[in-house]
Amino acid sequence: MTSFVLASASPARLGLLRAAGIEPQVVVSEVDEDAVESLARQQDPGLTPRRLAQLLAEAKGDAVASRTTDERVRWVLSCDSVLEVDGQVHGKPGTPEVARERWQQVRGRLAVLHTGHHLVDMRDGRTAGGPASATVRFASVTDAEVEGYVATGEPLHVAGGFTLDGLGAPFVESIEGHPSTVVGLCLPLLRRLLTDLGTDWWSVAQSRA
Ligand SMILES: Nc1nc2c(ncn2[C@@H]2O[C@H](COP(=O)(O)OP(=O)(O)OP(=O)(O)O)[C@@H](O)[C@H]2O)c(=O)[nH]1
Repeated sequence: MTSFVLASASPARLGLLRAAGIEPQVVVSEVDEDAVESLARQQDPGLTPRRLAQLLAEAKGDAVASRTTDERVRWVLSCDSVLEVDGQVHGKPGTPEVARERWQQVRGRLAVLHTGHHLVDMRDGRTAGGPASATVRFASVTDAEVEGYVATGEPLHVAGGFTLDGLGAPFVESIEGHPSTVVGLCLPLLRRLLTDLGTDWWSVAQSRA
């Protein structure tokens, strides 16, 4: 029986896979993302947000794959999402103050949500991966709307401080790209990664953990 590991704590990523017919086992990587980012910036001062998302996805996936001993596991998938605003990386705000600041910066503007992906075939160690990006047009929200959204607490724990499929939805005017990329796991890219590794989507989507 081939099984699928999602190396992510993200409930949104889990929901995307389940809705698409994959029931993964969740194994959180516990990778120190700040440490990975600072090392990457030392090695590459010009590190782009898109490249950072990919590096973080690879670090998480490799950490989980290296400690996966269950022979039944065939696939380990990891992801990482960041919002790029004026060339800067916006991860999870973490506090109401940062979430407020971020919204005052992005309202009425465009920004790009990058999600990195890393897929490991545990049978032979081959990997496939890459980033997917989506341009997000934010609504010109009022201060009161920002306060109301920050007060929900939702923006604090999601990349870029917004959700496309949650309480933040009314404040995103439109996106260019696949919605699943914004939510945190680009499903058409996952299909292509599986294909690159010689596997048909429905052989995986029918697998059950
Ligand atoms: N539901 C939802 N979640 C979003 C959206 N945009 C970003 N996120 C979430 O924001 C989080 C981005 O942080 P990450 O570091 O990539 O992932 P994480 O949640 O910390 O989990 P790990 O993969 O274990 O690091 C992920 O959980 C994304 O699913 C969105 O539009 N909708």
